[in-house]
Amino acid sequence: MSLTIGLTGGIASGKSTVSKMLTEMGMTVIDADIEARLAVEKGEKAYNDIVGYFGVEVLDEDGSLNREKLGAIVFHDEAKRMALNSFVHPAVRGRMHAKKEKAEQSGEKAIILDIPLLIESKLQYMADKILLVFVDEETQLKRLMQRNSLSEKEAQARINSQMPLKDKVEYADEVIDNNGTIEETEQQLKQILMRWGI
Ligand SMILES: CC(C)(COP(=O)(O)OP(=O)(O)OC[C@H]1O[C@@H](n2cnc3c(N)ncnc32)[C@H](O)[C@@H]1O)[C@@H](O)C(=O)NCCC(=O)NCCS
Ligand SMILES: Nc1ncnc2c1ncn2[C@@H]1O[C@H](COP(=O)(O)OP(=O)(O)OP(=O)(O)O)[C@@H](O)[C@H]1O
Repeated sequence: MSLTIGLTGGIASGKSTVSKMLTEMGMTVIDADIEARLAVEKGEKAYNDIVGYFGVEVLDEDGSLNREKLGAIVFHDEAKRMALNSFVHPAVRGRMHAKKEKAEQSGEKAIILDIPLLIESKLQYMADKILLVFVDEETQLKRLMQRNSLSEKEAQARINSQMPLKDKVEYADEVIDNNGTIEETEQQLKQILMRWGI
């Protein structure tokens, strides 16, 4: 039987950094952000729902979704973010379930579900173990501003749209402190996997 690990954290807390390590160890990672991008491709149901609700203003000239414009709206407006979530999340869950089943059938020892909003969306039932990638607020803000070239105000709005990381700790089976170096993070990851017998 496969062990399903729900990898979560907050925006720019280091989930992709950890999931890259897990991929390099040969594990299957199913990434909610990637599935969410596929779910809003032109012609998909979620795409049509988004255009119906937000209008053509959130599209580029070729008809594809302009993520920057949509982000600028939804990270400043909770009602609109909830509407977007209601269009996209069912499709993401469906896609992730299908991929997870396929990985289980092929006898994978561990399957990683990388889901930023795992706890906000109450998706704990999808995983056997929850692994939280934690950073303090100052580091999170600094890394997010740097990675996405965002102003402090924009970066803070994105952080505020999620449950504070410190409140997610109680839901986790294990926590990686990613305030330090990448090497320190990798060491913590290896120890956790060892404790889980992987
Ligand atoms: C708003 C959008 C267009 C912004 O796109 P952009 O390319 O700038 O960001 P990207 O998709 O790479 O997401 C980066 C991070 O933002 C955070 N984030 C994304 N969507 C949300 C949301 N609805 N609520 C809170 N945080 C979010 C996550 O931590 C995510 O890892 C896009 O994030 C989106 O369509 N979001 C809705 C779907 C969603 O919830 N995705 C998250 C995982 S299912
Ligand atoms: N231990 C670390 N030391 C220095 N920089 C780091 C460390 N961990 C991650 N980073 C950097 O911080 C940024 C955020 O990390 P990463 O992209 O892994 O986060 P994430 O949780 O996957 O973010 P998101 O869900 O928003 O895509 C990246 O630019 C990454 O290179």
